[in-house]
Amino acid sequence: MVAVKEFSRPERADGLASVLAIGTATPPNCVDQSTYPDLYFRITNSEHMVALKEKFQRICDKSSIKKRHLYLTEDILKQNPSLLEPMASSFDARQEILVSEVPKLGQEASENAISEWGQPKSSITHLLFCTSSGIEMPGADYQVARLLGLSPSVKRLMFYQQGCFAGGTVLRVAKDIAENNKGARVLLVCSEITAIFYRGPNEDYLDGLVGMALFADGAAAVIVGSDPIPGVETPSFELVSAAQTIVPDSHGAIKGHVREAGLVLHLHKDIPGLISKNIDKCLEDAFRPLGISDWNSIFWVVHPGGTAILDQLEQKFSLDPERLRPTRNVLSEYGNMSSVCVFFILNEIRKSSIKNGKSTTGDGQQWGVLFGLGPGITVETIVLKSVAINQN
Ligand SMILES: CC(=O)CC(=O)SCCNC(=O)CCNC(=O)[C@H](O)C(C)(C)COP(=O)(O)OP(=O)(O)OC[C@H]1O[C@@H](n2cnc3c(N)ncnc32)[C@H](O)[C@@H]1OP(=O)(O)O
Repeated sequence: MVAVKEFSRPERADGLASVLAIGTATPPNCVDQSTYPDLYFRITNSEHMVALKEKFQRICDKSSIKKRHLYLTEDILKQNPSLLEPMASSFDARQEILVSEVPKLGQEASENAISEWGQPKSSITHLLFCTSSGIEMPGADYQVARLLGLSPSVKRLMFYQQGCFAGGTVLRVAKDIAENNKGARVLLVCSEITAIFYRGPNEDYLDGLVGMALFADGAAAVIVGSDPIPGVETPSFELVSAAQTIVPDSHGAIKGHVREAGLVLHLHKDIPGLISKNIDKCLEDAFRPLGISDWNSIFWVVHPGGTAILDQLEQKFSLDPERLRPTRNVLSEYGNMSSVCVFFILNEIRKSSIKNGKSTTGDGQQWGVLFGLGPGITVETIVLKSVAINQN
């Protein structure tokens, strides 16, 4: 009989996990935020709700969002009238869309990441898939593995219903896997489509109206691995440390209930205040080991839940406007894509660093922070180290 001790533990990697490639995707349908109130109230047959439409216009105007990509076009909505009602039983119609579209959008982002990485799909050892947009069995992880043609032995993990902080969660778990399994190459995929909570306006559900003004669709995929192969793999950020915490006294501030009417999100008015009041501890705990306390000396990647959250953080830490520029650009160009946003921001930072002749992938800074923010209120804090850019 073979003794259990014959099965040795996986060998650990030598170095920290790094981001080896990033891919993104959005659905083709794009809405202009300045005229979206007209479109939204017309499609949902709600033009008689004049005061509510004016309020929605104010929220859209103040959102700092220019445009958003949404899978749901006017035609698709006409074919799914239950999605237009404020609280109609509509879960089946939503699922019908999401079960196929969420993996497909994730596939597109993954193909882009794999193409940048330049390695065969057979080198992917682990797959993490994250979405709050619909549920299925087997999950979206299984679907995307099939669509991509990954090995049947790829080790999968599915993250459902985590909300907006989960970009940080999957990165944290990918780091653990990559550092504890020598040679592991983790494909992490976040894919979000707002068809899970799209609905007509309702005077008794004003935080729902805020959600309709801010949220958007998109997908991101990232390859994470330790000990990059020299001359073959090109790391852009090292994942130095990762932590998760629940903000004190924030119970119920962000929550979502899965009902026959789809996902019913609740956003407390004081979310920006609760986050800004408590996030300094996350930052201090993360950077104390590095002896860093000048928050303008690091690059920032913040889940852009809403512009008020960014305004309060900027004020609290006396940040130079440049620090949140990539985060604000992503909010402006794409809206709040939930778990996906932080990867669009990472992508933007490394690309603009190269374009602007900076010395590192972190906008010329060596160290950076990535904040995932979402239900709980939960904060994921990842410390990043940028990579030198050879401008020759
Ligand atoms: C789901 C997840 O897992 C993670 C997430 O990302 S959760 C989403 C987190 N984001 C938020 O909660 C949004 C944060 N808020 C904001 O960014 C801004 O407040 C905003 C863009 C919504 C509005 O901008 P502002 O500069 O604050 O404008 P302000 O004039 O105060 O508000 C505009 C209107 O929105 C209303 N409003 C703002 N937040 C609201 C809320 N949570 N619920 C209901 N109404 C709200 C205000 O009452 C105001 O209404 P009136 O014009 O009728 O007075």
